[in-house]
Amino acid sequence: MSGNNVVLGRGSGSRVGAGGTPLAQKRLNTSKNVLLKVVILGNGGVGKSCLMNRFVSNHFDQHSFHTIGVEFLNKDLEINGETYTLQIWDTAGQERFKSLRTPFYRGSDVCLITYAVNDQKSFKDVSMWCKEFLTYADVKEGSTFPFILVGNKADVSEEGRQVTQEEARTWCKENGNPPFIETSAKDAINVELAFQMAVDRWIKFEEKMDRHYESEVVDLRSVKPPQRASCCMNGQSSRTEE
Ligand SMILES: Nc1nc2c(ncn2[C@@H]2O[C@H](COP(=O)(O)OP(=O)(O)OP(=O)(O)O)[C@@H](O)[C@H]2O)c(=O)[nH]1
Repeated sequence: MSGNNVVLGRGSGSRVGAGGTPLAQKRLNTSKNVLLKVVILGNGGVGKSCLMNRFVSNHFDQHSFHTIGVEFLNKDLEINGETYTLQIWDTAGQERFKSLRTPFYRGSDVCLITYAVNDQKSFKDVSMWCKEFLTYADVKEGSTFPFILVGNKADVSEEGRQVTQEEARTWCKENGNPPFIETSAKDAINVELAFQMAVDRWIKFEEKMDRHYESEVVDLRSVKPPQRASCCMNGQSSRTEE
């Protein structure tokens, strides 16, 4: 698309929260909002820019241009009384723009991997996108990172469809069970729901991480201090008592 938020080479990807950042640290200073960096990946032409624009401004562009580098837009989403500010990063899917998009993966909180249901190749490349993301995003918990699988262009006729829901679900089962949803940016089907699922996935991921960290916390009060070591000075043994 020809958006107005083209960001190239400013390195802003690392300014916003890192994946797995504790919830308290994710809150914006001025409000109670939680800021989440959401990245949309997938082959060129699957409809990433259209998904972002449908979600942010409820607009669909039939003649959307290829994205160059990355673009981002913000949108607030309220879930269970909590407001989340989604900073949505739309990346260029075409191979020739790879070096322009990968620097922006760092600090992502959630990743939407997209394909078009009428484009078998875009579905085949889904695993490649996950791999590329994990390589460049430098996330700590790669195997549990919150991905969502999105099959866009669900409005196409049955004859035009090249990827079944069954195939997509099988892929999910074999790849860490990310949530899966089919959308249509064109007909405004399930677009908001896809972003809600992304936030929900992030919340569950955070809770899991918090439990993990809590179980690793050592109660220092219950640990007996070690005996101080003896040392030998000038040939005399000197021991400091506790
Ligand atoms: N039928 C249908 N067409 C769509 C849908 N979403 C996007 N398109 C069309 O698909 C084409 C590509 O859409 P984009 O949003 O530019 O695709 P992209 O994934 O951002 O492409 P890159 O920027 O090259 O990575 C455009 O002609 C859109 O009008 C959809 O839900 N249904």
